[in-house]
Amino acid sequence: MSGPSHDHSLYRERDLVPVRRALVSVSDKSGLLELAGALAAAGVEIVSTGSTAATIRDAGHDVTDVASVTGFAEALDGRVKTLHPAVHAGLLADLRLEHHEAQLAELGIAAFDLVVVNLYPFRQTVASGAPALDVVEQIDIGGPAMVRASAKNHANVAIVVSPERYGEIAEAVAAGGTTLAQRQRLAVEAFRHTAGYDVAVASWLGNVVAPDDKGTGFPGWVGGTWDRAQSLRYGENSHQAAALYATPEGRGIAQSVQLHGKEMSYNNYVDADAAVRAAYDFDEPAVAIIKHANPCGIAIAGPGASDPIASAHERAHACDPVSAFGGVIAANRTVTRAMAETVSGIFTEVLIAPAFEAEAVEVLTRKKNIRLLTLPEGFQPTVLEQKQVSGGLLLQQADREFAPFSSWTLAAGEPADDALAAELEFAWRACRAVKSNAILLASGGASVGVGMGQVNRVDSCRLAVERAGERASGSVAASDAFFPFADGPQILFDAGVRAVVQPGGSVRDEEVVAAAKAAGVTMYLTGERHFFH
Ligand SMILES: NC(=O)c1ncn([C@@H]2O[C@H](COP(=O)(O)O)[C@@H](O)[C@H]2O)c1NC=O
Repeated sequence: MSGPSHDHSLYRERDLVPVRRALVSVSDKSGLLELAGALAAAGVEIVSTGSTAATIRDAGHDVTDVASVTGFAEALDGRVKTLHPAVHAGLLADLRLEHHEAQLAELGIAAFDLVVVNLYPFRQTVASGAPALDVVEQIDIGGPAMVRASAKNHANVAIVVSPERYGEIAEAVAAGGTTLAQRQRLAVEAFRHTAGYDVAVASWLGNVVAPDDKGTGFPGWVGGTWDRAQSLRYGENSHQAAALYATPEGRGIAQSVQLHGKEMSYNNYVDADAAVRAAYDFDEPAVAIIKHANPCGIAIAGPGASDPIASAHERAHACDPVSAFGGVIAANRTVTRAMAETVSGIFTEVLIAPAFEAEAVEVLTRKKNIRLLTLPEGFQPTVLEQKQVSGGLLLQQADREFAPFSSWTLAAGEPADDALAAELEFAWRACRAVKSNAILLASGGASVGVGMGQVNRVDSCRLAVERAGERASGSVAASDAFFPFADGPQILFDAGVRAVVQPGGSVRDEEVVAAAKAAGVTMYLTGERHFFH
């Protein structure tokens, strides 16, 4: 052991710690006066810094300036205020130990029983686009030092880092003091708070000030913090324990609000994420229906539809009504009453949308089993994807690039007119919501047959055509990656597919294109692949 150690028999028990002296230094002043009032009413001495002290004093409460404790005026534009032994010995003295108590008395330093600190708004300053000089000034040094010292010394000190805890602390003070269990809980919160703060500072320094990504866009170090948002009944299967964690800045599925229905399951979250990813890939009103992370229907509203989102849902459902049973549905527009009425007739696990009309909620909440979720305001899809591998983490930019029709190359057949170009663009976009190998047949802005997740492209073609049935004839097809042979596309041509879009780039492109020409089918090459695993 390299740190100092003590004979364990020297420690005296301390559970209830009466609060006689508090150190208060907060950047976020919300709730401060209520807390200060409660402390003053209980006869607690409040020691405080600059503007925190001024705020408390202006409200008519007694307050001791920290400078009178340190004998040292705040210096260097506030860079040094509380960084002083007269403060830190008062935070770190372990009063369970007689010799600490004696030493503190010898030094003439009084101990603190309660510390209330929140830190300079570093993240908000970065987000505001402030210049680096200002951001650096918002790196709090004295605050985290006090938070960490008090949290280490939780046997004696209660550390509060969030105004949300003020009520509980005021009650404890009035009731005679803080308990050990309470101080331990607060210490956990405190170290998590400073850890998150340091991650934000280290990320900004390594990403913005001195990027060490060597031109890759990926920094030499990645940090992150997540809070448990929900413990789940189980994971992918009932013998797997699971929980949902949310990142503080996130505005996605993990921050969605459940309006109705049973608790979300692990698989519900996975499918809801896939559904939202697919629906939000479209600017037009769109609906995606997901089963096992794959779409069994994606559609945009039909032309001139009076209720666009209801139309998109009906068309998405029509793709594969058998598979849509027990599906997870995402809409990228407010769910209307008409859409709700259709959905309520179909067994559906989850419906997630940016909002619901009140009448839609009324209709859907009659169904006990459906889960209704609203996305947070300003929903943000994932931009950087993370995938765990044993011993590590893969990071990649999410697949957001999309080559428009105007950039494609005609490889076979007649050039597409505007209507056919729109059909192909829809199919190409919808196809990237399908797990590879993906073949998607579409007609009029709605999928009609999906071949997903096969280990060869021929089977995906077969599956898509089989699912489309008669609808394959006259449809358009998209393939997420090139055709390695002409056998797959031939299945599409034989089924009556009239146009195909695919990346191209196979060594046998010529063979594939020749087959399209022979079949009189239009084929476009995008030069862009959309694998999705
Ligand atoms: N330097 C120091 O000694 C120091 N001590 C406390 N602070 C921070 O100063 C803020 C409060 O200052 P004021 O009371 O002046 O508004 C708090 O966010 C606290 O975390 C400090 N500031 C930054 O490092």
